[in-house]
Amino acid sequence: MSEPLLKLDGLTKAYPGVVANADVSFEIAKGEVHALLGENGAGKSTLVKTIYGLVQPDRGEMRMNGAAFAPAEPRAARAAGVAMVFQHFSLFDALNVAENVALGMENPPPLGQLAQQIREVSRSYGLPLDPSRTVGDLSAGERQRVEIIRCLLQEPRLLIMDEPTSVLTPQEVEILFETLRKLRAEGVSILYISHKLEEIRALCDTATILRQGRVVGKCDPKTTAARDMAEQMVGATLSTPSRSLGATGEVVLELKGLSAPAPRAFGTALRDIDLELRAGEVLGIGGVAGNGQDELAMALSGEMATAPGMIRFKGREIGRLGVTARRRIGLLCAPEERMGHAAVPDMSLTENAMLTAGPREDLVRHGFLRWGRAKGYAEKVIETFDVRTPGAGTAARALSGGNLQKFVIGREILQRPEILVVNQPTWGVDAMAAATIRQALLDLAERGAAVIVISQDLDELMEISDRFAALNAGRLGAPRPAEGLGLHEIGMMLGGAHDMEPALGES
Ligand SMILES: Nc1ncnc2c1ncn2[C@@H]1O[C@H](COP(=O)(O)OP(=O)(O)OP(=O)(O)O)[C@@H](O)[C@H]1O
Repeated sequence: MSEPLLKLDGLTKAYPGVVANADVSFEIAKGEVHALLGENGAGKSTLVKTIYGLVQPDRGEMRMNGAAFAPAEPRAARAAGVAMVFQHFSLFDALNVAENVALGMENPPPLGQLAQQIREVSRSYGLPLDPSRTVGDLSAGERQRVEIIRCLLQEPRLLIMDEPTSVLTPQEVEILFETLRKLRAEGVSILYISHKLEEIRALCDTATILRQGRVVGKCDPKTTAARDMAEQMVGATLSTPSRSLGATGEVVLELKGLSAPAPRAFGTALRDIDLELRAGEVLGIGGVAGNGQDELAMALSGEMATAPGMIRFKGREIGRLGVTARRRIGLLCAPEERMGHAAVPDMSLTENAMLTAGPREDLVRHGFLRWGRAKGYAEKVIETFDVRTPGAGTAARALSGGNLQKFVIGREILQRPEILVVNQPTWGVDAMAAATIRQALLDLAERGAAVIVISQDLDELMEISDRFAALNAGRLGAPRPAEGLGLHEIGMMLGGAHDMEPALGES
């Protein structure tokens, strides 16, 4: 066997109250796509940050091509041939593609020359991208290509990708996979983190499974069933969400001609949205990212005011009602971006509980904050949603992505909303926790709440929605019953073929 590209030996990293990586050892061969699997908080991000020089291990060592490798910072990791595409892109909207790529390079060539190099890489790796386009106008998939091309210009030997497909359409996933296969054929190794096990099976050559910071298994994803992998990750058996279809009740939310200009540069305007939502129903809203999902959520949450007559809650006009007032009457929202929008990173979970649960959980009385109650509420969310953290006093930023997501969604669900709007509710959440969140949303609807689930994940939407509608360029198509909806029809709806809906037949 040839020498591995990267050998990890006994890597250990502890944070206060938790050992994120415990004696992790495995090898990444040259030219292989190696999956790193594990439930939320298993230690995947900590491990790849160690390889990329962002985290220093307490113990253990790494060898790259046989030589000692201990990057003290990302620059050193990059110099050794490691590149990383993060889950959250760090791009400037107002600059063009070439300018953004230049900003991330140690020694960028003149812009004209760089644009030419971008065109070449873009062509040879099948990643369509025009270097002169403004980044703010790009789709999430195109933004990711900017990051990937920036990495490829470094000619990496190891490319690390952290959940790269969560923002991509199925077509974009295919394009990305073709590129990754081409890189593999050229001998580049890829370390790939994802919770989407079917994608891992389609792409990866081998997988290392982490549980509570330790390596608990290895497998060949091509010959291992997704369910088996998921069960190895959690060390338990999984259940699929179930629901009894209840009759839906009165109309609780009515949107009439809801229109609003884009709230920010490069945002999407909402255009003439009509909708009736009934108590007890789950409405799934799909669409390619950037088609008005955030704006619709903001119009509903009250972060964006709308003209009179466009939004009614149980018959009452609420277009000008602010966030807190809407929360008080039972209209709750959990936005997509957990760090910074749904939760304040430097605040503890107790403080974060105070931020949104104040009005409904009686956490503020006569102007005084009731910290004991807030802590109790945060602990209830932690326990009910199995949020892995040392305690409610922990800062939000110290939680793994998936665990913070469980906290953010749980915090809203336990407030017994009348209407709950969630945007990407299981983003970055492992299979077991995703099933728990979906089940909790279904239970909420069964108890009579109306739930709007905005998501990029069509499987998720089909699994839990009563009706499905698509957002396209700020317009919402007419909702259709989710049951029996075929992929072709969904594709048409996502593409904005609104006037074709009658032709597809109403059921
Ligand atoms: N900066 C930090 N301070 C304190 N604890 C941390 C820090 N970073 C990570 N942790 C803890 O280390 C553990 C491993 O987290 P890590 O982010 O590596 O998990 P993960 O497998 O990437 O999870 P996810 O799939 O949810 O992103 C978690 O318990 C997390 O709370």
